[in-house]
Amino acid sequence: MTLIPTLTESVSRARTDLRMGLPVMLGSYVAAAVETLSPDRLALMRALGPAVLAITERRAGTLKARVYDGDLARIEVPGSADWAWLRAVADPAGDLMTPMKGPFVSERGGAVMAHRAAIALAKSAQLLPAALLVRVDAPLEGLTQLAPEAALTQLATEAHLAPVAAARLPLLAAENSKLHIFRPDDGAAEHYAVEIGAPARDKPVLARLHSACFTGDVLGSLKCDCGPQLHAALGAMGAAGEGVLLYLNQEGRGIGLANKMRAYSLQNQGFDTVEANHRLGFEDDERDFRIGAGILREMGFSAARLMTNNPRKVDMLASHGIAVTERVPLITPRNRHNSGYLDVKAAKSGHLL
Ligand SMILES: Nc1nc2c(ncn2[C@@H]2O[C@H](COP(=O)(O)OP(=O)(O)OP(=O)(O)O)[C@@H](O)[C@H]2O)c(=O)[nH]1
Ligand SMILES: [Zn+2]
Repeated sequence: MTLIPTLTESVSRARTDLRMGLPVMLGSYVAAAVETLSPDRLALMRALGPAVLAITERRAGTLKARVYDGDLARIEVPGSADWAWLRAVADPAGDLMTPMKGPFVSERGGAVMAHRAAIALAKSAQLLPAALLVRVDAPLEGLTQLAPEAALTQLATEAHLAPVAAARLPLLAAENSKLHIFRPDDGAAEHYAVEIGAPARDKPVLARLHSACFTGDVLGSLKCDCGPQLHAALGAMGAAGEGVLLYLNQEGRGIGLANKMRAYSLQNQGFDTVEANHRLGFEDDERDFRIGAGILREMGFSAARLMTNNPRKVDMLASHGIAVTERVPLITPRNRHNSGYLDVKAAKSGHLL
């Protein structure tokens, strides 16, 4: 044991650095998230050498930029490009107003791991998935240092979630309830489990893996079905006298609330929920579905009757140590605001609605 940060701790630091607008060292590259990089720091980075903008294959598809690296594209930053140019490539907010930002010149061949790690870090910081990189001869002192391959491996590693606190919490849906808090060992967000009654550990538990939706759960948004699903699941568990509802802090299918609002803004321009994620540079669903299985295992469960309309959740639990003995549908009423969203989930995301 040493007081020097471990790889996990350095990755967590790097995530915080990028959120603050501070670059990090990825191998021999200085890397910064475009979303938080200030014009001053941009100027300092550009003084170090030629800059490259790394964007995802999804964002490149919208911009019609060539993709030679599979999941990402490395775009040369022209000498004349300023902060607004970088921002416009990274953020689709102005795509329809100013459609022609190119032509873009994509780099081909050469090292790409630092670029991939920078995008993965930006995603894990819930920023726009776009990073500026400049190659340097010697690492810059004082910046968080990471080896790109190791950072990528760490970001893909399943976190262990440890119980930190639990207390009785009488709910409208079930007076005999308890709230448990779980903290991951990778410095990312905590997740919660609502335990209703005292479900036996050796039988399939009635379970719901609910993904955070501030707009639906708290504000009663009509755009999605999250709020009604949350309350229907708690109600069903209350009626059954037992169950476990996991509240997973993976807002916006893992892209975070700010990016979800960017996606909503694109939906106001006419794109559907999946297209909006792609235009921002994200996959349809960026959630880590292993977290739910990890918490259920940690609580002592090995089988569930899972309340969901999403077959991917069933497959994921099954492949991470929780047998799903039954899928319990969780259908809530449609309204004129969420009907299109539910149709897209059924058509594009495989939801059984
Ligand atoms: N990115 C994005 N996230 C959304 C949008 N609408 C809702 N969400 C998020 O989607 C998550 C819920 O996922 P859903 O796809 O509705 O449902 P599911 O969890 O896959 O499946 P069920 O178990 O059947 O509910 C929550 O994290 C919401 O914040 C949207 O338009 N864009
Ligand atoms: Zn929602």
